[in-house]
Amino acid sequence: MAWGGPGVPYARWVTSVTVRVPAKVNLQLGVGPLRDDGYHDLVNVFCAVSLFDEVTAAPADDLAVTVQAAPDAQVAIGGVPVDGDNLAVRAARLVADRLGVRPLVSLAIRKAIPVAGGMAGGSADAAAALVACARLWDDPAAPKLDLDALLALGAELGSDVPFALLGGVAVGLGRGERLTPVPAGGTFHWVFATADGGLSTPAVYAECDRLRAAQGEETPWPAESPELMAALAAGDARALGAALTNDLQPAAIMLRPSLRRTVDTGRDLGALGALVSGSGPTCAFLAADEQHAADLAAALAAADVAASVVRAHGPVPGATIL
Ligand SMILES: C[C@](O)(CO)[C@H](O)COP(=O)(O)OP(=O)(O)OC[C@H]1O[C@@H](n2ccc(N)nc2=O)[C@H](O)[C@@H]1O
Ligand SMILES: Nc1ncnc2c1ncn2[C@@H]1O[C@H](COP(=O)(O)OP(=O)(O)OP(=O)(O)O)[C@@H](O)[C@H]1O
Repeated sequence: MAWGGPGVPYARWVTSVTVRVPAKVNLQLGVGPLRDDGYHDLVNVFCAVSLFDEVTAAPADDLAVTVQAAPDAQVAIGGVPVDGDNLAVRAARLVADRLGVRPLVSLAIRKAIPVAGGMAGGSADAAAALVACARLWDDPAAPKLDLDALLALGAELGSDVPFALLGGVAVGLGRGERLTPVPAGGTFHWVFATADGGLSTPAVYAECDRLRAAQGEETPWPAESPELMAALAAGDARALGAALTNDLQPAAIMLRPSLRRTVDTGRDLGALGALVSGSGPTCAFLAADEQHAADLAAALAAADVAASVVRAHGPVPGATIL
């Protein structure tokens, strides 16, 4: 089908586009000192895991968004904005702006990623909307928005958004947006314990700064963990479990003390690694294999330390058109 020419959106020929996008877990979250711009320099080793949101974009007379929980997903969607604050809506506006078209699109979001849970659900939806709207409005014969352009737009929306486009495993430097993909030598099996109510990412970073200031020590510059990289390359779950770190964990636990019991319970039940995911409050537990993950998930659910318990594996690809 021919492109419609300047000002005529490609959407004229496309009825809808659905993009599937994964959650992330941070294998290493090394947090450097507070920068002048309010962000922290990071060594952020991301892994995309098989908990997926879906965003369907369809041409419309206006810009609109709907949000629902995915079937079988126990996601509380109450905290997700259904106006211009939704990150997917902001992404659609950004794409339209760059392509010089009007953002006439309806976005239907189906969420399986916990909201404000430290698994980058909002960022994932933003990445999905970038891909979907570019597919609707860009010229397929001569796209203006290639992957590099989408990564740059993603970084304008949030530090975690570029990774949701890439998926797999990647090291994020700067705010976490400067990505280098890292090959992984196998698939890792995870159990995630969600919590009732989210944690605010800025509040967790601020608490991290406060705790560090109270200790009175200078914040060391974070460095990539060689043990973690070797474990990833080898696909060695046991070594990976021992190498997982999250500099935000003490702050997340300070703000939500019950997380300590959740992390400890998972470790006591035999997880190879146990930590708060990103800014929390979701906790992540690494299992040896799929069967171990099933056993661990059942034991964690029985221990009653989480709102819900879900299993996922990774790495998986980033935002993908279905
Ligand atoms: C905790 C992580 O999820 C780990 O991947 C990310 O660092 C957070 O990424 P995000 O949610 O995309 O965060 P952004 O929307 O970019 O920033 C929200 C707020 O988090 C804090 N923030 C974020 C990233 C960063 N490198 N340093 C920060 O201090 C800042 O207060 C910022 O205003
Ligand atoms: N599409 C969206 N899905 C979820 N939250 C959204 C969305 N758009 C905007 N938000 C807002 O962003 C806040 C953080 O949500 P999100 O699920 O991205 O948190 P998170 O997983 O902790 O993020 P991160 O791991 O990137 O710090 C929510 O409380 C909500 O107000």
